[in-house]
Amino acid sequence: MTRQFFVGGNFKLNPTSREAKRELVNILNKATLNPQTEVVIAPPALYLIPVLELLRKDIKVAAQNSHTKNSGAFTGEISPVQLVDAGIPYVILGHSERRTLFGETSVIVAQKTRAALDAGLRVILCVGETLAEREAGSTQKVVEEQLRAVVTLLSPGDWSRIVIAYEPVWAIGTGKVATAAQAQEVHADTRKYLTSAVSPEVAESTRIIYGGSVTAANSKELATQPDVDGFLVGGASLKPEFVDIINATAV
Ligand SMILES: O=C[C@H](O)COP(=O)(O)O
Repeated sequence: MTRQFFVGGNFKLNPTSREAKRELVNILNKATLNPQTEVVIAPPALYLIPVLELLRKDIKVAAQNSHTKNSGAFTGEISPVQLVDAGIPYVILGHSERRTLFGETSVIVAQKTRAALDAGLRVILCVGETLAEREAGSTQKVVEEQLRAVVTLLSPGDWSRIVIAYEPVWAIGTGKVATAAQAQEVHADTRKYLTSAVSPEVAESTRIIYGGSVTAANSKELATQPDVDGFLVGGASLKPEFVDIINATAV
């Protein structure tokens, strides 16, 4: 089975003006992109709808977070059904910044994932270890614990709407990218985990993408790894080089 290459751009809390947002969209609108690659960008919530309206239709839009509930007294939250109603097909959940800065546990991430799928969204589910956890030899244990919470709330059929993003925390925004071998090892082990925890079919078909200091310069080598099915790009998604990352698999 061939898994479609997937490149996500996570703008995080950037940019800070409507004009700058329009420029980022224009770069993508003008670019020649590999049509074999699925491309999704995740602007801040306030820009989701304008980006959806301005952006070429072969690029999809993702929210960076959504709540466990669809409506009610939850000040400041965005609900999965609201995203679907606005025409947003994807949401990023479990990003390490949400886990560490906003106290989201694996259980909360799993509940958000369940709610997002129930509303009809697709989920980019982020997992990854800290430097201390890697140095302690616990990388796979940590990644599996983060995934296990989700596995228990999903049925096999749900996995066609999940993309797993392996993002080692030590590589996010640090310029310290995982080597191609390091990424491949975790991706392969994660696929092995999915084989036993869910099914061989789900393990084979689920895309596992890498995130953490991906640039145009390092993306080509990472993309050659058999279990690296794409990227979730932070900083470089705000620069013209994002186009080269999208085209990393082009020959
Ligand atoms: O979601 C994206 C990741 O946090 C990677 O961010 P970065 O490319 O700036 O390291």
